[in-house]
Amino acid sequence: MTMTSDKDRVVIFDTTLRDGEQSPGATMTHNEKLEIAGLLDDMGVDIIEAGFPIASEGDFNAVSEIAKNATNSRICGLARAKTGDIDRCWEAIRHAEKNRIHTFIGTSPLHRAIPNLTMDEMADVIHKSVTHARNLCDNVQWSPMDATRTEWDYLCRVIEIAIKAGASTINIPDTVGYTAPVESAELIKRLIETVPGADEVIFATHCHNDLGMATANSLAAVAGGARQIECTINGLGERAGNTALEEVVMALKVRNDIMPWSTGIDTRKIMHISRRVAAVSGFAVQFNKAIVGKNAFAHESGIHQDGMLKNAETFEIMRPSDVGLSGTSLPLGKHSGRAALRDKLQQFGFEVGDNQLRDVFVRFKELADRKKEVFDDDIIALMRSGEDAENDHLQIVSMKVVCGTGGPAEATIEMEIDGQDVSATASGDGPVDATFKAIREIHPNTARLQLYQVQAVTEGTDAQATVSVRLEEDGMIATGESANTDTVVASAKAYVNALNRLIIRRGKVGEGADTREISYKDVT
Ligand SMILES: CC(=O)SCCNC(=O)CCNC(=O)[C@H](O)C(C)(C)COP(=O)(O)OP(=O)(O)OC[C@H]1O[C@@H](n2cnc3c(N)ncnc32)[C@H](O)[C@@H]1OP(=O)(O)O
Ligand SMILES: CC(C)C(=O)C(=O)O
Ligand SMILES: [Mg+2]
Repeated sequence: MTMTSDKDRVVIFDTTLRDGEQSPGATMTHNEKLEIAGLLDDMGVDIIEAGFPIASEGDFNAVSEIAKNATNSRICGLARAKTGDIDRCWEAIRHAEKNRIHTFIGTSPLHRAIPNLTMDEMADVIHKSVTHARNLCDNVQWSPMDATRTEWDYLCRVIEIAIKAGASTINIPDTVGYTAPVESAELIKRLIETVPGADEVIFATHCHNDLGMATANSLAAVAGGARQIECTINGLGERAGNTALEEVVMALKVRNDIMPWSTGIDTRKIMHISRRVAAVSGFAVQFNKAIVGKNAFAHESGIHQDGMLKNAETFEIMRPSDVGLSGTSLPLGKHSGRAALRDKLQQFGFEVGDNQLRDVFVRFKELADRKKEVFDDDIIALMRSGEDAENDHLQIVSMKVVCGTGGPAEATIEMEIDGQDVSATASGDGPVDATFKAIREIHPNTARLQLYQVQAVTEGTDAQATVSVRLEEDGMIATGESANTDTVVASAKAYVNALNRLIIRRGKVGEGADTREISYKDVT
């Protein structure tokens, strides 16, 4: 068992409901905020920044209710360096068992210019606002907004004032995502070494992702001595977002050998909350997002899939179950190999020998070349459409169909009938009608089309269509089915499959065989 002391523990401060919600378009409803707060509380987040109570009646109500319902987490509200903001914030969070007022002001030259305050005047505002907050709440966090672009001497001076006024957490925001990891670590280290009273408080890091360095900067800050990371689920937040909670938490877990600090997060809850935040904020997670992206535990290429099937550690540094996923995904695509295909077929109950695997693999690659992603249903359709093809009396060799607004559709079909090539051209009312007519010219028959049904097996415009055709002739019924990314090709093959079944049926009737319905799928 490893013992963790306070200095090894990193406090996770989640601001999905405050900074995350500041993303344009990410506004959440009252109930959605309560739901997300409940999930954050349940997953072990130490502090939830639930909102900015002065901002609106809705924000105030949400923060108040979250404060009343919290069971484990400390509930924090944001306030400007204004008495009215701080009072309103306290009003909202006071009912929480554990609460915090977070007050801030922009300290860099650019931000001092906005309220047009001199350094001394701002120092006074900081002293008064933190003192006021501390008089209301015994847990106060102070942030010098745009700290990473604030003059060093002034930064030290205002932090000292905030500590003396009673702030117990000093947050160092990289408000515009400007800093780099070496600076981030150095800044925190030097502040702790320099500012009087710094060893009595916790230093926090609050990074934005404008240059894609938020996670690296946060972890560097921890290496420099910070013990609170401010972050959001999925990295939601202003502009390019905030540090992603799931990234820092998993980085500390996976690389604990070089970053020996722990968090209280139950990482198995990560996937669920990520999906809920994506759903309620309307901000979909990018496929290749670390930890929670759709592809974070997916492997398509053959060499990777083969490796994964032999030993998951070959291409995965964490287990999917660590973040709440049921398993790795090995989607099949044009880069996949035989090992993954065989594994997938076995999952569906198809036991194939080496020869059959070779044959299926060729057809699979043809399909994968035409499709972005080959889904499970595509594989099943592929297996079914390949069954018994070799013994068929009628086989399509090639086909060309012309259709559009300029006139009737025209189909030219070339078929092999018992080893002989025959072709025909026919026009019709649409591409499928023309195709079926051309096939009937090549193989005249009186079969009546009882059913023609098209179904998209998978999603997208490149989806495979499964076409089912049912023919009736002299009381005999035969069905055919085929899947293809080209609906007209699938239609032609399904029609020909049904005709082949009728031919078999005719032969069997001639031999006095049974007259039950025979379908393509029955003939194996
Ligand atoms: C980096 C960050 O994430 S900071 C947090 C940003 N989040 C938000 O702004 C979301 C919530 N904000 C709001 O709903 C509104 O901006 C409110 C209610 C806070 C204020 O609304 P308004 O009174 O209409 O002011 P407005 O938004 O136009 O401008 C901000 C005002 O706050 C002042 N201000 C900004 N930060 C601070 C601060 N930390 N302390 C004191 N005053 C501040 C500005 O100087 C400006 O003052 P002015 O009106 O006297 O010029
Ligand atoms: C309010 C502060 C902490 C902030 O969000 C920032 O500076 O980015
Ligand atoms: Mg921020």
